[in-house]
Amino acid sequence: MKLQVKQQSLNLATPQVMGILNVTPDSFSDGGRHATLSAALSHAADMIAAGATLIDIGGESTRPGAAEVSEQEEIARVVPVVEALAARFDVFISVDTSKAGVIRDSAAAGAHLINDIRSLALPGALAAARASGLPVCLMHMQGDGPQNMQLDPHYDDVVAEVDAYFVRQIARCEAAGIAKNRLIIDPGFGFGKTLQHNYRLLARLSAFHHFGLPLLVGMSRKSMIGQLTQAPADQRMTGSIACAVIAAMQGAHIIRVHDVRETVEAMRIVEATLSAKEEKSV
Ligand SMILES: Nc1nc2[nH]c(SCC(=O)O)nc2c(=O)[nH]1
Repeated sequence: MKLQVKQQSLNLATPQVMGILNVTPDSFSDGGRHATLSAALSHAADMIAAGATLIDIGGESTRPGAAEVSEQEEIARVVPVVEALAARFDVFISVDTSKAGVIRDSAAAGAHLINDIRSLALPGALAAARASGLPVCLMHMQGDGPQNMQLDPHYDDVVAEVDAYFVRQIARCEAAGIAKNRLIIDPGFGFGKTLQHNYRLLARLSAFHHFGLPLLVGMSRKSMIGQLTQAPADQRMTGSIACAVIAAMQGAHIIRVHDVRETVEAMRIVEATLSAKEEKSV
């Protein structure tokens, strides 16, 4: 399975590590835009050197209850970083956004992937994604955003309901002229799920392979780890690596993480194990 966009190609036969690059003001020192841009580039360079083959740039915090960001502000945060990364690195540039204008301007600036936690639900996003020609990651979320998704998540069968969501969203994209082979799917760990829902999805992740689409997962440093280890967000690397290994052993193609070097090393172990599993008996 491959992802081919502009001059970039991603071989998904082995699990790829996507480095998280938050460009929200609270992510870096309050030294303003220049400090943020140079800090962002430095962090991206470190993640690429550590083996990340995708960088996911996010200009809007999606923590539960996070404040809204205007489209213009999000563009001002994200687009300069897309341009700078595209000019400097051979890396898949993903933009974590839901807004049509950010999709449009990021694509024009050199982005390779639209990563939308709202699955192109906002006004104009579907048309902007189609016009961009870029691959799109569709992510499941119960509720219509961080402000209410964790109020009282409830499912009769979380795997079946997430699967049905993908069926609907894939059909919606195809009807809008976005071919199925441009789509990536993601169960949205932590987005309108209880601890039990998150681990049910992780335990049965391979159920989503029937779509024949790349599977992206993001569990890094999330509360599904903290609730088990009682560790604060910046001390959840071990749990994050465990989640990445469990997902990759079930065939997840793209792992979205903060701790790139450690996750890349863990993926080497997964690759060796999965290929040994396929080889004729030795
Ligand atoms: N595709 C995708 N995009 C994401 N953006 C965030 S932001 C919240 C955080 O990193 O804690 N999570 C995800 C995820 O799980 N999947």
